[in-house]
Amino acid sequence: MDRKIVKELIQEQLNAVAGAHGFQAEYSDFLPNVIVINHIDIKHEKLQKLPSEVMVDLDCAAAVLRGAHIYAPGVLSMISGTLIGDKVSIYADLNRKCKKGLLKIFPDSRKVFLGNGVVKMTRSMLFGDNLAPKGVAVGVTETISGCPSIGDAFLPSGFAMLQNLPSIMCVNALDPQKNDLVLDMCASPGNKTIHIAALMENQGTLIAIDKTAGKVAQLRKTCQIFAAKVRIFQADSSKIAVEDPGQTAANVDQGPPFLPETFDKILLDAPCRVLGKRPEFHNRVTEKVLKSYVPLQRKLFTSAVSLLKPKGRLVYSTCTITLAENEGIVEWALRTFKCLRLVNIAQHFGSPGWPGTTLTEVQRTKVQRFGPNLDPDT
Ligand SMILES: C[S@@+](CC[C@H](N)C(=O)[O-])C[C@H]1O[C@@H](n2cnc3c(N)ncnc32)[C@H](O)[C@@H]1O
Repeated sequence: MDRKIVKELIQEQLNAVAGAHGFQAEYSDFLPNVIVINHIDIKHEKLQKLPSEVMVDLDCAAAVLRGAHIYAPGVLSMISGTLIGDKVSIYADLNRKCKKGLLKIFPDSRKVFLGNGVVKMTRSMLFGDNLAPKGVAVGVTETISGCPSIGDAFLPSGFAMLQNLPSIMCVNALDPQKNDLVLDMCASPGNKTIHIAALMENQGTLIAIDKTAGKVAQLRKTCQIFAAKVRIFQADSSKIAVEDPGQTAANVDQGPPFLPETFDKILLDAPCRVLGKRPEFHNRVTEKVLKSYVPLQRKLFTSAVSLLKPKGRLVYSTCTITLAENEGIVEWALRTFKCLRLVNIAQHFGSPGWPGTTLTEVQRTKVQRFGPNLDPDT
């Protein structure tokens, strides 16, 4: 499908969900295959707070900030007499103190204003006895995050994919070429795999691996939808390199184990705790769980280094914000594998790496960090 048609279809969808604001689909000046949907820079104080309110629970609140409407189970309170079509302000119950079914303004100074919306269900539909209400209770029209409501069905299937800028940058940094032999070590659901296949113009050899059967099935589905030429295997990528020097390996096309120095390009989009990718009001992650990712990331990295050809390119990425899983891994890798060299990527949209490891200031400018952009000391 032509890029212009894809853009027009996206714009139609945006017009349908835009609410009070017009969102625009635009071509990117810097990224040739990308159509950009900019969020609207709504300053918190500029959104008008309305006299009527609904309180929502924290999961619902996080979804609202990602562009969702408010579904009935997430509503905690609605002022008595509110009618369908009334405009209301939406607040998150940060302290978890709002009683379900409250019928007046919730007097809590820590409730968080999320935006405004239009009521679609009344109190009696939401809080009546023995009800298990479903469906949209409040249609969200504007939020402090400025995100439109876009879901899986938003894009023409098989022709475009929702991706955030950091994900796009990972694959651009990998720079896969038509005739490369490329490995995507932690590939499911396959968003970056598809992007790699597109840049390779479905030529060369692209191997994509994930650890569990369910994830591999998801990966296969994505690749089928996009008709991407990818060899998919279920394996633990920390164990896919041939270790015994006497051991042989089958042809790469047959899957792991692979001989050392096999691949031109390797993407290690590592499993991580996913902190900072989405708005969250609460997180119950323990320190123990948080620390458990680094050993796995190191094992995967070790495998990647072994499989990379001399002068090959390895991109390491996560979708989390901790120092240990990002700059910490890069620092460890440079210390451990003397064959590695940190290189500059032509396109820089991220901010430099945080201080706090032994990475030098120059090295920190070679890695890219995407939001929160401030270094932790400021
Ligand atoms: C961050 S996600 C990958 C997202 C994917 N690259 C994309 O862009 O769609 C990490 C993936 O690593 C997989 N994974 C975790 N441990 C693994 C291992 N030891 N070997 C291979 N895959 C693993 C998980 O199942 C998960 O699908």
